Amino acid sequence: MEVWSNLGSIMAAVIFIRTMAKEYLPPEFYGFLSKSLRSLIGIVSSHISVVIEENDGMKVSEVYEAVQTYLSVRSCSAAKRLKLKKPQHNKEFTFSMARNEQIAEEYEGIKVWWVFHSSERKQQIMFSWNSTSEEKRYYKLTFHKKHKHIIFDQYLPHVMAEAKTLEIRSRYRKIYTNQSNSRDYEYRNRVWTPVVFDHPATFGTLALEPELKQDIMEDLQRFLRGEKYYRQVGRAWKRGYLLYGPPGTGKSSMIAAMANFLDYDIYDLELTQVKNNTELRKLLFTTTNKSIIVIEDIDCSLDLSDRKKKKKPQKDGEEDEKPSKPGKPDERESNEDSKVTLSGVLNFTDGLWSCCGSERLFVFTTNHVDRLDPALLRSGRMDKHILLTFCTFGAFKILARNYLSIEDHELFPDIGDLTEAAQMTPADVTEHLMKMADHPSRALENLIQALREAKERIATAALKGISEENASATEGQV
Ligand SMILES: Nc1ncnc2c1ncn2[C@@H]1O[C@H](COP(=O)(O)OP(=O)(O)OP(=O)(O)O)[C@@H](O)[C@H]1O
Ligand SMILES: [Mg+2]
Repeated sequence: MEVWSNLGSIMAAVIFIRTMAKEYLPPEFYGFLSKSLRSLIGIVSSHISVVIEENDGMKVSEVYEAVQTYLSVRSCSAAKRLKLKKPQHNKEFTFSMARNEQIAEEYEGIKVWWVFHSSERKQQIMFSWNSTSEEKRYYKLTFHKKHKHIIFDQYLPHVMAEAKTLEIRSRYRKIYTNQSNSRDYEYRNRVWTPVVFDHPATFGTLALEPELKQDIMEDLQRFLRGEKYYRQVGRAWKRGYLLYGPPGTGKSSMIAAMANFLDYDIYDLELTQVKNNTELRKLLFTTTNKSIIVIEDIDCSLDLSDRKKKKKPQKDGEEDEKPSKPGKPDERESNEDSKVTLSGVLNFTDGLWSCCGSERLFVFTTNHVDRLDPALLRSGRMDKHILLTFCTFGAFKILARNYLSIEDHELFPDIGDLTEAAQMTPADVTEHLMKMADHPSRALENLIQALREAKERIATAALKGISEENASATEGQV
């Protein structure tokens, strides 16, 4: 035991000398001293160190994040200097080690040391006098050489497993967006910015025909259990859903319900903010497993005809041609710099890169399914097409239970007679129910009135349509 504590003191002394030297010595002397100390430790020590860096190429290393979570609990009792944080996506305070802080712990009688390092690196911006600084952060794990196998085969998997348990216990689910230029250092270099996802929609609150709801839930459950099956049949473990239907029929609510049901994070991809197909691929690559990748209003954010266009020959590395912009006018403007093409999105959902993670759902929504390219709709990309439509009587009963806390009422049959012909969206129905939530009878009367008016409007429009048709037919004959 004494040997360990001596070694711990030596390491602490070395860290202290290095910190002081960095503060007070000129950089060239510090570099030399640091190198010498490192090789000296290497010679006398029978220990090895493993470095776990924060950045793993394009994304934050999963191991780094796991180590951070794992040590956050231990640092609370073992470290002398701590950083206290309450991240947005966590339910509780978290602790992390301050710079150069060390924690020792024993695993199966083996002693290991963790040290947290961080250093700032200046980066010159091309063609500018300015420079940006980037922080390089890493954990260093030190242990005796003879325990190498136990550390790699047992201890590190134990760290990963424990971190996962801790994370599930402490975190809120997250929704990521690719829209923000975050000022928070933690997210500055990341392509996705997370915020807490706390949407209350569940399959219980969704107003859908019970059979459709059951079918979707079973499909999701099959997907959850499907890891072995997907591997066996040679498919990436992912599934695509297309939710289509008029505005206000519950497409976005269904995505929230799916995330709550599966306990997945959501990546809300704003396609108009993506510069080109390369960036799209990068975004895909940096999503985590167990997530839903959402593109809402896909027909508005992308030119869906580019596959049919004759392509210009391209030079190596050149992006696809710029699409013309359909969709809503405001989106056209923001899409000005975007060179994402349909083929980019097709590859995103079912190309070779789409299998770089697993347990992912792709969910696209649209109000106009007829505008989508068949290639986007085929199985393997959008495996399940779900039409969300006007409020049926079955769906109404769910809304009445949720909004008015009633299972039945004498006015229900009247509503049942009107729902189909009135073609009212669940969003409109909920508006009527919410206004009079304390008086269910009045809420239902108001709803019946609104349903009658909607039915009449539809009937009048239909009559107008027929008479216009007849008029043009007569004009044709003349
Ligand atoms: N099927 C439904 N079940 C329960 N609530 C619903 C349903 N459809 C709509 N709503 C309610 O109406 C509102 C709008 O629904 P939502 O945003 O999910 O519609 P949407 O289909 O995504 O519309 P859009 O096409 O305009 O994006 C929500 O606040 C939700 O509470
Ligand atoms: Mg929506």
